[in-house]
Amino acid sequence: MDLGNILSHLGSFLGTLMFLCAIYQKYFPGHIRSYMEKYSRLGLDLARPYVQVTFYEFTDHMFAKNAAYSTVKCFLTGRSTAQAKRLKAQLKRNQSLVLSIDEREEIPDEFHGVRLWWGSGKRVSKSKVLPFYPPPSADNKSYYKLTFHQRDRDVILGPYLNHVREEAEAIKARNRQRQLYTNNGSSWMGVVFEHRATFQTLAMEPSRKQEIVDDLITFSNAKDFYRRLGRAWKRGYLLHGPPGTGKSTMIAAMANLLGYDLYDLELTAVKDNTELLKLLIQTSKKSILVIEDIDCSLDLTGQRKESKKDRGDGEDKKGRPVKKPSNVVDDDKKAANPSKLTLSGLLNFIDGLWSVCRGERLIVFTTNHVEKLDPALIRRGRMDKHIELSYCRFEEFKVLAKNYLGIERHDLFERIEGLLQEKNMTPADVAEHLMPKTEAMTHEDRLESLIIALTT
Ligand SMILES: Nc1ncnc2c1ncn2[C@@H]1O[C@H](COP(=O)(O)OP(=O)(O)OP(=O)(O)O)[C@@H](O)[C@H]1O
Ligand SMILES: [Mg+2]
Repeated sequence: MDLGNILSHLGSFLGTLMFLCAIYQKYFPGHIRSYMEKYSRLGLDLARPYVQVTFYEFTDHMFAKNAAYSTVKCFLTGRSTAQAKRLKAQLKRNQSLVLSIDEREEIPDEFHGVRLWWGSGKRVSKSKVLPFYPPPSADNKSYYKLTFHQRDRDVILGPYLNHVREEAEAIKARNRQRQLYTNNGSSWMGVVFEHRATFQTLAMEPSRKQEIVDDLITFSNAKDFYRRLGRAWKRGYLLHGPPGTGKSTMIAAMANLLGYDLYDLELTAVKDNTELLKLLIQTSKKSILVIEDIDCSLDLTGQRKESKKDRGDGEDKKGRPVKKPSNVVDDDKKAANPSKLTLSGLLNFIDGLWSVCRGERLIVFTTNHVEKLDPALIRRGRMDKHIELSYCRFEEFKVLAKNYLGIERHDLFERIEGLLQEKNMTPADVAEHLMPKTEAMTHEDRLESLIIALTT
């Protein structure tokens, strides 16, 4: 068929179509027309029963980033590496490699028995864009597409999308660099938290350690349980034991296990109860609030004690330089201007007012002198779990030997086991002997050094 023939056929087809449209408009009354349109749409739906939801990278308003797109991206990251056959790789600023599904690749998902599919693509603009100013235009954007059967509409648009959002939030929290905050007046200052301690490297009797890990994981998964009981989603830990037995190390391991931020609250720098509350409100949803050496921070009568810092030592227990807090006053002025931070303020802070905060929170107190603390402060419900960290025995030693020497057995172990029963030595001291002092030092040398210390 030549071009002339094609054009003449097309012309007569269009002519017939226009004629039929005119008849339809003229002879079918409005209500019949709307019925016909409704049923023809139903017919189309039966032939094509799938619904699609598109999550574009940019919104139509001012080319702003679409938060829903990044949520889906985060949600799909883990799934795509496990399921997609075509992936694309990007190097993030922190040099980690991120894999995501490539364009036009599809990955299936299932939710409460409902099947659905995720795909990705890019709509490329045909309009000319200035080469030196290529803004993301409404026609030029990446997207994720969610496809599902229309009978599953309620499940997907409600509970499933909620599940996507929650899972994405959890993934973001896991991948995010954790922060360590300290308080400065009524605000927090944060730095990236890089402590590498984990429960694997923490020297502690294995069954006790496992019990603590289980307790923490159960807590972090117990959102519905706490909600059902109407209780604030918080748990208090009291870590007590002599200096150098791993209290601070355990807190770091807790943060690394759960992926929470750490807030190291220095009570001596808090002016009054109101300031304490302000600090609490600013903490993030998944956080561990730590009050170290609680016995040195607060007098049980309700007044803060004169701590080392107040005496102007210039450094704290860990040897860190301490700036004298602005609210610290000299002895003679103190009587006239007593501190307004009280024990009841702290107790309110821990339980009553805590419930104003959403999200899961741990509060951890540490002390070297548990017997000095007011029972009200550490009663169950406030400090739910009391953990004693003590001197290094053989079980703890084996973990340290693995950490520091990379060995699980040695001829000298038996001797060390006996000596550790007889002499109290903190894990910090044991670890010090296991550290290499010169490059030539062998495993034997380091174990011998520990034996000498235990026998003298
Ligand atoms: N149980 C432990 N497991 C592993 N390492 C430990 C343990 N206890 C102490 N250490 C080592 O000793 C060092 C000091 O421990 P850490 O700061 O945790 O003690 P602490 O109980 O918090 O002491 P303090 O009461 O003085 O604050 C740590 O850097 C760690 O290397
Ligand atoms: Mg400590």
